[in-house]
Amino acid sequence: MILVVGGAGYIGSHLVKELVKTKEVVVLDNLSTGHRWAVDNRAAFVQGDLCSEADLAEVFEKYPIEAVMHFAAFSLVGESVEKPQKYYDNNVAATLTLLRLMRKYNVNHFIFSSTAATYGIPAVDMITENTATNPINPYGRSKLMIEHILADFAASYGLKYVALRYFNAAGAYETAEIGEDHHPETHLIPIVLEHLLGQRESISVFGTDYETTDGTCIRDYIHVTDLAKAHIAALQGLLNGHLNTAVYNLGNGKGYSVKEVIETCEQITGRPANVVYTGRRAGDPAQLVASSEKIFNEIGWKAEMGLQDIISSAWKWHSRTDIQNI
Ligand SMILES: NC(=O)c1ccc[n+]([C@@H]2O[C@H](COP(=O)([O-])OP(=O)(O)OC[C@H]3O[C@@H](n4cnc5c(N)ncnc54)[C@H](O)[C@@H]3O)[C@@H](O)[C@H]2O)c1
Ligand SMILES: O=c1ccn([C@@H]2O[C@H](COP(=O)(O)OP(=O)(O)O[C@H]3O[C@H](CO)[C@H](O)[C@H](O)[C@H]3O)[C@@H](O)[C@H]2O)c(=O)[nH]1
Repeated sequence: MILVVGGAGYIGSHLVKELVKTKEVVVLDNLSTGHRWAVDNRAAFVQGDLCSEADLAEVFEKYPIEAVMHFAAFSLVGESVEKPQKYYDNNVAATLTLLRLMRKYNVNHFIFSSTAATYGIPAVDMITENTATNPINPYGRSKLMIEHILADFAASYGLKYVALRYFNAAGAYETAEIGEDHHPETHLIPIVLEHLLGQRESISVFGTDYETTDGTCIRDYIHVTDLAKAHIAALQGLLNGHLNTAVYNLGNGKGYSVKEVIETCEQITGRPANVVYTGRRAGDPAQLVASSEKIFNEIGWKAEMGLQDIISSAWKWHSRTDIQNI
């Protein structure tokens, strides 16, 4: 049985939908940002908190857990600057509690949701796992701290783990049963689509003076189902002994500017956007594009979906008329 912590959240719920096809799954989530409806009903669900040893012990006592996939975190960069305590408590201290309980119950396989934010403002156009990590905010630092802790636990306790550094997760499940539903929403693609649905008056483009082709920031967008498949490949690698410890980037290897994303949304939906150009958002690197060659070479995963697929699937999800009531 696989324990998915944070499995009611955006990325975790998409992973669960794939994972239940081949594994028994239990989700632990406190529903602070996730949704009970997003958890596939083939998975067991425990409403509980990662910070609580008692909640974790209940799960480890009740279910024969062979691996843990850990998605639970706070992940708003701006908020992490204002409230670092909240971020270090939930992203670092609570993860240490989870790792302690895993040791107590002899669970030795771990998959961790890390982030491109561990790189900070990279000096290269194409980021590999060897690019220096230099996070520029508490959120990125909280994730890198856990990566260091995992390496120490692997060396001293034999923990087997994979840390997956996602670039910009986007898109929705192919049937539109689940999709991105953050409150507040801060991510570009859902914001643009909500605007095109008439739910926002305009879209702000944060900065037009970056040293990029059109002056707006470039990001590497990765479909959430591709992310889910990478987790499953990593899990198989850990469980069959092919992998011991690994850190992988997860991206498409292709960058799109904010303007290009908005144009693609306009093309796919056939609707014009009302765009307002504003100043830079603090802490945004000009360009973040991943090389994901390492994971392809080692376990054969690569992204299958591009920006069109991402936006089309997200549009199908956001255009559901009943979405406000679920
Ligand atoms: N969305 C992205 O673009 C992106 C990019 C890189 C990394 N990540 C990382 O991926 C992971 C998932 O991101 P997401 O966008 O799905 O976020 P999300 O907020 O939708 O999901 C997080 C889930 O964890 C749960 N949770 C949080 N704290 C908890 C606690 N103490 N106990 C129990 N449950 C708790 C929330 O209720 C939620 O269901 C996070 O670790 C995030 O840092 C996300
Ligand atoms: O209304 C908006 C929202 C975003 N942007 C721009 O669009 C780009 C993408 O922004 P997102 O907020 O969608 O994503 P980020 O690149 O800031 O961050 C995401 O990816 C990071 C890693 O790359 C971290 O993991 C982080 O948690 C995750 O939210 C950025 O240049 C941002 O300035 C706008 O112009 N207007």
